[in-house]
Amino acid sequence: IALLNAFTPMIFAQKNIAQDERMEWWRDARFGMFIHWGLYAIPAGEWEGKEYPQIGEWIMKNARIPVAEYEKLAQQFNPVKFNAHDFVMTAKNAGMKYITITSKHHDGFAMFKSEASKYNIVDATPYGKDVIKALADECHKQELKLCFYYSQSRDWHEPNGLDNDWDFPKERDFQKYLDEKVKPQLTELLTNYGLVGMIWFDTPMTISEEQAQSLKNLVRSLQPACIISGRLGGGVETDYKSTGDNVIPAETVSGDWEVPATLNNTWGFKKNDHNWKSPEALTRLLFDIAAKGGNYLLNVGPTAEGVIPQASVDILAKVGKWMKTNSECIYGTKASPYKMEFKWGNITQKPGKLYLGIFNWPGSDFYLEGLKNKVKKVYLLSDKQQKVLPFKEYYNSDTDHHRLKIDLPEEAPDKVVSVVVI
Ligand SMILES: C[C@@H]1O[C@@H](Oc2ccc([N+](=O)[O-])cc2)[C@@H](O)[C@H](O)[C@@H]1O
Repeated sequence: IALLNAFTPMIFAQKNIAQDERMEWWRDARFGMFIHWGLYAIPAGEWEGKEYPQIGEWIMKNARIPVAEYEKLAQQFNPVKFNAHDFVMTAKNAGMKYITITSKHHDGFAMFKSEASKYNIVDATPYGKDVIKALADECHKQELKLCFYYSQSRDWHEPNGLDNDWDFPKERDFQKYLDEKVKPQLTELLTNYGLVGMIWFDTPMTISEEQAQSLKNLVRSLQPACIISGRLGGGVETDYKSTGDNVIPAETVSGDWEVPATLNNTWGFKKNDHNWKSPEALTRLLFDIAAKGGNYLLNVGPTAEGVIPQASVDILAKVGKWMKTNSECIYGTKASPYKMEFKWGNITQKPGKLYLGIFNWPGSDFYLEGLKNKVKKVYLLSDKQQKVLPFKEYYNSDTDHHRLKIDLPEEAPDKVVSVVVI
């Protein structure tokens, strides 16, 4: 026992060291691109002339399309306009540092070359090329981390996969599906495309702890530095937590977590969904999520031709314009020391610096309560000359209360998020 206790801290410490190393790029990144792309981009929300209001990538289930019918989409899938450079530049220009693409979603179709299942983009489509390979090469060239979304439980194409109850009887040999499709495909993804930043498992459903642990062990054994995201299931601990879709926590959440979010109301492309969020709202969400300690994984849904909808590109470019000036208050920052947001905005921090992200510019005297640290300088992040903003510190010894007063310029330096650095 004494011996064990002697070692436990080191083992735990060992795990931690490895964990911090594994998470370093991800914690610094704060902002990533999610890509939901697959056969579902062809029906684009409609089937046999009927429009389905739900998220586009679920059309096979929502329209209860038999496998025999849905498979035919592969014979039509020919994204000739696909250009990995455009995808990566759209992410990079937005200030995103990692890309997470659907290597296989719930419909079971693999967007990469797979020996484990002929139901893949190389063997089953007229296009015949491995888009994941093209993206991997471009990401490595552009130093963006490439990550793979993989639906480990739901697979509507496989009789032993879960959740297709319109083609297949209830009885499933789920372990057989894991052994014959999931594990071989994860091995292909973690062997054939160079360094993989992260595996984004999704919708665990009824996977057991043992089965989930076996998938975690497989990823760890093939690429120890590869991060495993929140929805593995089986109660098995992963490297960070995923909030529900588009769910923004009300206040700071400790630990590593990420918000997966849509630009409109679907992940997979839908031709009639033009309900786009504004770049202003998205920029404020990016800052607010960072101020609460989280990452933001913002989605695009390319068309069947292989193009990211222009509206998405334009919105992300505007977020990128703000990031070009202000990314210092996002990358590598920690959550606000105040644990709650303010009516005017929120705060991110780095050692010795606070970044006040002001959404509602007060345009005159601005007060920050409770900051005990002695203030050395206050300036606007957008001001490259870092001209000092007048400030005054007050201390009430009776209440041991600190108050900082900053004389802000009348005009907001930025109409989206103006950042004041203390
Ligand atoms: C990113 C999305 O993830 C899942 O949908 C979910 C899964 C879990 C929750 N959840 O835990 O709240 C919400 C939506 C998928 O079903 C969906 O198609 C998309 O890929």
